[in-house]
Amino acid sequence: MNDRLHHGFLKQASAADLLQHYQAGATFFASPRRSLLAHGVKVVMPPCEPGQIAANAAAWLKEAGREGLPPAVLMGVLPFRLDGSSASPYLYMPQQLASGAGVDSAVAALNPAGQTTGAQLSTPPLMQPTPEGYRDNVRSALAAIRDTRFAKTVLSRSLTLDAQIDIPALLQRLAARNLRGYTFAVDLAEAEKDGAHRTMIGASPELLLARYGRELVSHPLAGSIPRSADPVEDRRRADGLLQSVKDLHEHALVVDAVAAAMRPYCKNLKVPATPSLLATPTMWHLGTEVRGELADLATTSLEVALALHPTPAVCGHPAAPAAKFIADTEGFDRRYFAGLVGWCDSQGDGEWAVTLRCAEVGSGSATLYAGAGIVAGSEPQLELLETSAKLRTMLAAMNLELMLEDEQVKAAS
Ligand SMILES: C=C(O[C@H]1C=CC=C(C(=O)O)[C@@H]1O)C(=O)O
Repeated sequence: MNDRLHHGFLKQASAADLLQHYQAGATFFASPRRSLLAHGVKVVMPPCEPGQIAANAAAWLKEAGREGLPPAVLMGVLPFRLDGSSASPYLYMPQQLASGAGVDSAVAALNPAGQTTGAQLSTPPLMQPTPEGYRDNVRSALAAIRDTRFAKTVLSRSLTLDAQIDIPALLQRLAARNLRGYTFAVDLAEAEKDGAHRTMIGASPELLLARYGRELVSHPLAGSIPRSADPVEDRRRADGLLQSVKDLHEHALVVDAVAAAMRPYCKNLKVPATPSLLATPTMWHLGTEVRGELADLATTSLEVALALHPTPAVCGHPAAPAAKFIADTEGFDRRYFAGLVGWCDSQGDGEWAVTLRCAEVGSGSATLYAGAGIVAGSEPQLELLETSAKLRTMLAAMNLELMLEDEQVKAAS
């Protein structure tokens, strides 16, 4: 990293500067407010019980803050299931850290040279489950909802491609197309000692939790519809989403759970009565920005983020039976998908996004993920199409967006 960038928090660096300095093996995280680029691993937080993660991280950051050596910042990615997953919580302090401004329009101008992928796939992608298997899973979820086992669950799919991915180019394209999102790339080499080199990369639209001083913000999303290229149809879909009883119910379950989890940490909590529309290039979502005033400055962003995780936006409601249904039904390990990714500093400030619209990229292959919330009134085919539209965030950035145009992609049986 050049000297201009690597001395702690140089505010004059832009998000576009940092993206251009990103190389595979580094960690990058950007929000509309701030961007971070970390090189090298100083120390990895030792494994511990899930319930101890926040307290251990806080003690660790306090200690590092006392040493007074920048950067006392911890970065990382945590899996959907904090235990019982093949992926482990990964939090570390980097050797070098550059901080820049939030993502701005200069990022939109980034146009990395060359192919993002070897766009020709050497073998057909592997879908888990198959499209029919996914519709069957939705039908089983609807039966469980009728039996009142839970009110909502979230079912996802994965898509594994054999392709050589140029990770820095992919990251730039993701950031350029998703200016209002949370773009990230976390190198997993130190997280998993199996010798394979993997990166968790994506552009999430969903803020799990940010803390800046006493300001706490969460922006849960739930209730979605794919965008249309036709502006009239696109508007019709957005308006329909705002009126959809099924989607408003799906959304309310998430907002209520987020507000209930934030409330104990807050002096005041503002929860808008109705959701707003949030657009990504591929999707319309219902979103509600929940804002609180933190009661105790000793509470870190990671502690509150972990108190929220997993929200019903990625798991369901109530959480325990919904999570059991996912584990029994989905048919693959979500690993870091639907987990949390971000940073926390020694003041406790930080930003944690939900790990969505993402892929785990290895050498010569990538696994993409997408899910959809299932409530009474969900239709199996529409939920399948919703996951296809969500997969397009990554596929488009890889120049592979036509791949899902028909469901002829050879599926794993
Ligand atoms: C699980 C995903 O989306 C969640 C976040 C936003 C909207 C969602 C929905 O409308 O179903 C999902 O709850 C995903 O993008 O893979």
